Parts: sequence; structure tokens; C-alpha cells
Amino acid sequence: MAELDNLVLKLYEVQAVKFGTFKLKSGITSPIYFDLRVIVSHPSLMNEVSSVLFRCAQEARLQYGSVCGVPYTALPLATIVCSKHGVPMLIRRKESKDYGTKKLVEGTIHPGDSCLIVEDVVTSGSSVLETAQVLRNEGLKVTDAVVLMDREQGGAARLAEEGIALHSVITISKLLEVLRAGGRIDAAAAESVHQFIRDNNTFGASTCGLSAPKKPCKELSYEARADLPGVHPMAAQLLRLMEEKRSNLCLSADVSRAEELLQLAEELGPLICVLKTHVDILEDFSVQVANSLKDLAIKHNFLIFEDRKFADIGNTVKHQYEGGLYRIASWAHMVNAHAVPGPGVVHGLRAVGKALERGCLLIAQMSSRGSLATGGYTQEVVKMAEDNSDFVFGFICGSRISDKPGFVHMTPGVQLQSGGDGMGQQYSCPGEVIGTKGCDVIIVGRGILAASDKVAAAEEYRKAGWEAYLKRLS
Ligand SMILES: O=c1ccn([C@@H]2O[C@H](COP(=O)(O)O)[C@@H](O)[C@H]2O)c(=O)[nH]1
Repeated sequence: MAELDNLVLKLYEVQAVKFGTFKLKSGITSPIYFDLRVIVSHPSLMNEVSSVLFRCAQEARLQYGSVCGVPYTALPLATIVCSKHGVPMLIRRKESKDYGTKKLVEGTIHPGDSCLIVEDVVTSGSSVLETAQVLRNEGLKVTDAVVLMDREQGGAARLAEEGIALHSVITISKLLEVLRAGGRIDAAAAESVHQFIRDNNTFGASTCGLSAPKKPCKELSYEARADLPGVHPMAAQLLRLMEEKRSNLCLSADVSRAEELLQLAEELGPLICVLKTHVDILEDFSVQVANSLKDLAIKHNFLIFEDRKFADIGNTVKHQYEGGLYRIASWAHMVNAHAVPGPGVVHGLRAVGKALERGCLLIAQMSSRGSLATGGYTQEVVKMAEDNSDFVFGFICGSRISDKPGFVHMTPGVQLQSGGDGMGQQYSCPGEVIGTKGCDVIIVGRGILAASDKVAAAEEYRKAGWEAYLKRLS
């Protein structure tokens, strides 16, 4: 059994996670309750939790000069991390002393140093933010927080807004999956928690400009979003065809032979809204192949997305997009770009694509473990998209990062079972991506390509993605 699965089961055994009806501090009734305070009575579990938190920071390649636990539950966890790995620790006081130094932070502070925050459970992110504020007031940089459990209720997005990347060891979706697979809870219990998460996303509230109660913005259908004024024509076309075909499935057709690519487009075309290519994987690309693919896109009503991930200065990407062997702009309805070079990358692509009525997705987050596209970077990407919304119509991302309904959120790293591929790819399931994370399109490659019956597998993904969308609307 995987180490994390084992840890989840142990947390359940010691009642650090409970199912039932619980009234939260906010007054909301929750079907799940976390009480990580109990683990202080289980020393080996304390060590285990501290180890996975440290490893999470290591895998994200975080650099920090000190560690601070959010009081009180995370204090012993931070203590173990610091003691075991020789990292200086800072302690945040909840109340300043009314005598002596009146300090809010204990320990030696080096202004300008980075301090890593450690937390047990994140819901809205407010406790992490409070601690970050106190540390920042002392001149420390706070850009990252590691957390054992992300309740997936908007905390990560809220923290990203404040320039803090949240790195979680376990998500609530993963926890439910493990407990369900281990026979600890039934499907009804898991579903009631999923529903609770969907109904109580704390980030939607802040992006809608509302205060409490923390409810998400009203969820619009794909079709309604397509009809909104000012929506990019590519987004409108995609949203409409998704509704028509009842499909939010993008096939990642990562194959090396043109014949295979065209066969996939012919057989799976009716089930998908987008077919994604990596044209440089093809051994036998030709203009005829591009033309045949375009014909199939018309026949089966899907859009072609070349996953080229442009990442150079404007002038270079302009040539890469328009010319070369592949002449991408002539056949791909949409492409994507990294924001690393700055807005020039979009300007270069727009110089070619705008007149052809093409559109571009910006890569705001990546599905691979240790990706650096998090926190403040993701926020900057959203801003770049907003500033260039005449050509950028959405994002490659792992969760909904913009509340502007015209932007389409497309998510790779999707399989029916969560897990990974041993080379850094991380998978979430369609229900989590569309339902909990609020994305619009699931991008699936090997989940379909490796199946013996690819049509049946694609139908299974289409159905899962579509049902999660319908549930999100209800
Ligand atoms: O963050 C990213 C961005 C792009 N991809 C691409 O999506 C597919 C995923 O394939 P699977 O077989 O489903 O893992 C692949 O083409 C990647 O290049 C991504 O995975 N993550």
C-alpha cells in the first residue's frame, strides 16, 4: 500500500478525521471534521506527519531560512521538522505578551529571509494568512506554505492571491478516495463531503466581492457563458460545441504516426470537444496530414489544439507559429504559451493568429510534481490573460483561477484513478477536476490511449466529465 494511503488510514483510526454532522466555527454544518490535535498522543504518527510535510517542501524545491507552524496544532509538527532537519524555527504568538518584549514572533528574525509556514489543515487559508501577515510585518518573506490536508474549499486560490503557494500533502478528494477504497466509508458519505466542498468554496465568495456567507459565484452553463458579451470567439465556439456534444473531453493524441492520429480523430471525434496534438512527436507529419485532420475536425465538430507551449520572445514565437515545417497557425485552432517571457510571447502569437481567428491558452499551472508555476506566478499569468483577452481565451491549469466566465480552464493530468506515471505526472479524476476544482475541460491522454478499447474508454471519460459538470450546475 502506498505510504500516503497508509497515513490516511492511520489518521482515520485515531479519529483525526471523522464523518457525521459537525457544526463548524463559522456556523456551517459539515459532514466531515478534522481534528489533527489528537495526533500529539501518537508519537510515531507525529513523526510520520512531520516527515511527509518536510518531504513535500523538498519535492517542491522550496528554499527557506526558517520554519513557522501556525498555532497551535502545527507547532509540534514544525518543531519536529526543525529539530530533525536542523532548520531554525520561529514561533508565532497568538497574543503578544503584556510584559517584557511584547514580541509576536519568538526566535531570531533575519529580515529579508524566507520563512516557510507549516499548517495541519487549510480550509479558507485565513489562519495561514494571519501567520504570514505577522511574519511579513517582521520583514520576513513568506511565499510558501506546506499543509497536511487541503480541504479544497478555496484556500489555495485565496493564498495564491496573497502571493503564497500552498503545497499540500493530501487533498480531501484523495482522502475520500483512500477511505472509500479501504472500506472505511461508503459512497454516500463520500458524496456528501464532495457536495459540501462544492457548496462551500470560500474563494468564490471573495472573487465575487461578497463577504460571508462564503458561497460560490452562481455557476453558469457552458452555453450561457458562450452568450455573454465580450467573450472571445474561440471560447464561445468551444463552450457552445461542448454543450451541443455534451462533452468536456479533450483527447491528448500523443501518438507518433499520422495514421494513428487520423484514426483516433475519426473514431473518437464524435466524443470529444478538442483534439490536442504534439505535432513534433509525429514521425511523418505532412501538409496532407494537417489537411486531413482539419477535415475530420469539421466532420466531427471538434477543435484542434497544438500543445506547442511557446516560450520565447515575441519575434521568435511569431515565426515558430506561422512558419517552419509545421505551419501550426494554418491548422491549429488554438495553441498555448508559457508566460515566462512576459507579454511579448502573446503579442508575437497574436500578430499571426488574430487575423486567422485563432486563440491562445496561457499555462498558469502544470500537472507535474514540483512545478514552479504556482502562487504569485499563477496570479501574474491570470493578469496577463486579462490584459490580452482579445487573443487569450483561457488557461492550462489545475483549478479555477479566474472568476471571469469567459475564460476556459483546461486541465491535463486526468485519469479515472488518481496517482502518477513515475515521471512526475500527477493525475486527478474527472469528478475532482470539474466538480471540486471548477475547471471546464479535462485533457486525457494515456487514460484513453493505453486502453484496449479506446472508444469505450473515451466514452467513459466523456460521461464522467459531463456528469461532474451537470452536478456542478445543479
Ligand atoms: O501541465 C501540463 C501541461 C500539459 N500536459 C500535456 O497533457 C498531456 C497529458 O497526457 P497523459 O497521458 O494524460 O498524462 C500530455 O500531452 C502532456 O504533454 C500535461 O500533462 N501537464
